[in-house]
Amino acid sequence: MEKIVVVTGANSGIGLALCDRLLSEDGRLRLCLACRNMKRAEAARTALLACHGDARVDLLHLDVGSARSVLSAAEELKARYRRMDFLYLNAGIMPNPTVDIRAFFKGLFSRNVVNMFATAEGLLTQQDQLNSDGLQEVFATNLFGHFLLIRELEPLLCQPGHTSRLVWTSSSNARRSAFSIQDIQHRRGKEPYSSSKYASDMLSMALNKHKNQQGLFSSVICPGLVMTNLTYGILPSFFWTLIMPIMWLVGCSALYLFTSNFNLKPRLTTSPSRHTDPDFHQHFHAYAVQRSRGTGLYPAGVFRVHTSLRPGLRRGVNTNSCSGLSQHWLFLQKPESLDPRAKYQSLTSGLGTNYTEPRRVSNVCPRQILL
Ligand SMILES: NC(=O)C1=CN([C@@H]2O[C@H](COP(=O)(O)OP(=O)(O)OC[C@H]3O[C@@H](n4cnc5c(N)ncnc54)[C@H](OP(=O)(O)O)[C@@H]3O)[C@@H](O)[C@H]2O)C=CC1
Ligand SMILES: CC(C)=CCC[C@@H](C)[C@H]1CC[C@H]2C3=C(CC[C@]12C)[C@@]1(C)CCC(=O)C[C@@H]1CC3
Repeated sequence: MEKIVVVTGANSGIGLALCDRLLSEDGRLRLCLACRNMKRAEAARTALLACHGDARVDLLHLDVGSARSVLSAAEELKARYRRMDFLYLNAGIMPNPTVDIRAFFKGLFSRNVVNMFATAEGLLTQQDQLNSDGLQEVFATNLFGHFLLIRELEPLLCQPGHTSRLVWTSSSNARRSAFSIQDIQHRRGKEPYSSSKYASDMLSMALNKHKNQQGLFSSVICPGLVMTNLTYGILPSFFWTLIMPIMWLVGCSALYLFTSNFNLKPRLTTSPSRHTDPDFHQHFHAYAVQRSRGTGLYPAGVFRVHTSLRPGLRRGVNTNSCSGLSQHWLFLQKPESLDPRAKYQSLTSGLGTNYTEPRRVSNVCPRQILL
């Protein structure tokens, strides 16, 4: 039976890489790219079809940050499909990020340095704003829109005798201390991204508690640090190139021997693309660097330097880290074998091999959320 898979935020970065990986895995897949910008979605579809000629790739307009758009996208999905096997809740934003340079240098010489690089704790703040629904944009996009979509799609996701899967793209930046039940949308704080990702971890657990018996299973993944439009929004690409040696040094530090949560997978594009369409360049060069060979997905002139850093051991050059996406790993697992309270992390071994490992979600979840 063909699997029906929907990916939100599929037109670039991790979402697009996931689509490519899934199509390589299963030729009979029916894939739906749910994106807010149809021009970019169309370009992503064209790029995917250039690699997977006979694939079935549908497009759907979905702005997860708008309740109205979510409701109409859900109606459209119910009209198109009779069930849904996988729903990847991947779209996400980190608006106006600021790196605290002082905290960075302070952290660099502290015992917390590895944790700082792995989780960005204390380093990163964002400036949020209200969206047209009157909600905080970060929570609306990273959490509420996806939750509304799940609720609206229950007729497709909770079918008798059939299991369906939800996979949230969370983050190592998710932190309980950034979340407050008194300020659910993080209106008053400066870390809405961290807070929204923690809330999605909690929501996934709550969904497991309430929906597993109806055949709906939810998992959370953490992709590590991946060079995409989101990370290029934090620092420009030349800056990333500059700080790579620091990251490498941190990785090599002895501290790593005593910690197990440090995982950086920097993927860099070092030379400017000669591609003439700026939109194409913006949305494809981050993805193109993840492809191992010059396939149709490469914009002409894009240079790939793709390094996997496994600190403490050696610098492994891995040309296709996409194969290590934990979203893809989850696609291959039986839902009954998964831990409903785990966060599945993409990791890279000292020899450069990608693998996925479950970790307990940070701290015990607040009872209020799970009830
Ligand atoms: N890169 C990293 O190191 C990490 C990323 N993540 C998470 O991975 C996910 C993917 O991000 P990444 O690939 O890095 O970054 P990208 O910016 O490349 O991808 C984000 C995707 O989400 C889409 N999107 C944003 N807002 C909306 C919206 N309102 N409605 C529909 N789609 C939307 C974007 O579309 P558009 O092109 O229109 O903006 C884009 O396709 C995010 O949830 C992010 O938080 C987690 C940990 C680390
Ligand atoms: C010289 C200088 C100012 C260096 C700053 C390094 C930081 C920009 C990075 C160190 C750890 C990174 C990190 C992320 C962003 C960039 C860093 C803060 C993420 C928050 C990106 C999105 C995620 O979901 C998790 C990442 C954790 C690590």
